[in-house]
Amino acid sequence: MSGHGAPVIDITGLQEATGGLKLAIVAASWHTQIMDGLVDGALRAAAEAGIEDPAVVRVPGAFELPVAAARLAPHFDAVVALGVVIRGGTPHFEYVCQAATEGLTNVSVRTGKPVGFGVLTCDTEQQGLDRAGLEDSTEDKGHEAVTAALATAATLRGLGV
Ligand SMILES: Nc1c(NC[C@H](O)[C@H](O)[C@H](O)CO)[nH]c(=O)[nH]c1=O
Ligand SMILES: CC(=O)[C@@H](O)COP(=O)(O)O
Repeated sequence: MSGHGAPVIDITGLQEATGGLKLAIVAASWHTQIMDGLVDGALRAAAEAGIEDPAVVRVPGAFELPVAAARLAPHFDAVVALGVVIRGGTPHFEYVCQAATEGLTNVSVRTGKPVGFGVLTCDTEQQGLDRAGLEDSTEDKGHEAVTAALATAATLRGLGV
């Protein structure tokens, strides 16, 4: 227990705390190689947490992540959104990233369900490859997003709220 009496989930003991949680992964489809790494990392984190069969829902792009997350959140304990947005030659990048970020935040706050943010917002493809949990990657943002969402869901469940 933490100092203030609330149960705090130590993510090193995640599997025990997250047993029985229902997880949905929503994944966009732009930038296939990077997306494959994000999805693999997410599924690896789910398995490590004892989540046997997470739902995986594919959507076209990052802009479509919030609507899918909104429809799934009521039926799951946690949702994770995965996407890769890479800057092009127009301001479109800014609008897609803002829409996805604000939309997913809105889903989480409105439904009370954790939404793991696994959306990469990159200036270059290499930045995405570096964060995709691939063999030469330095970070695994898909794994990170699932771990954060499940830890939050487990904490909320432990609080009985
Ligand atoms: N440029 C990227 C997009 N653009 C597409 C939008 O997400 C959306 O699907 C379209 O505007 C139709 O509604 N999406 C990504 O996920 N990544 C990009 O780099
Ligand atoms: C983030 C995007 O939508 C981007 O890939 C689109 O590229 P552009 O700004 O050159 O149309």
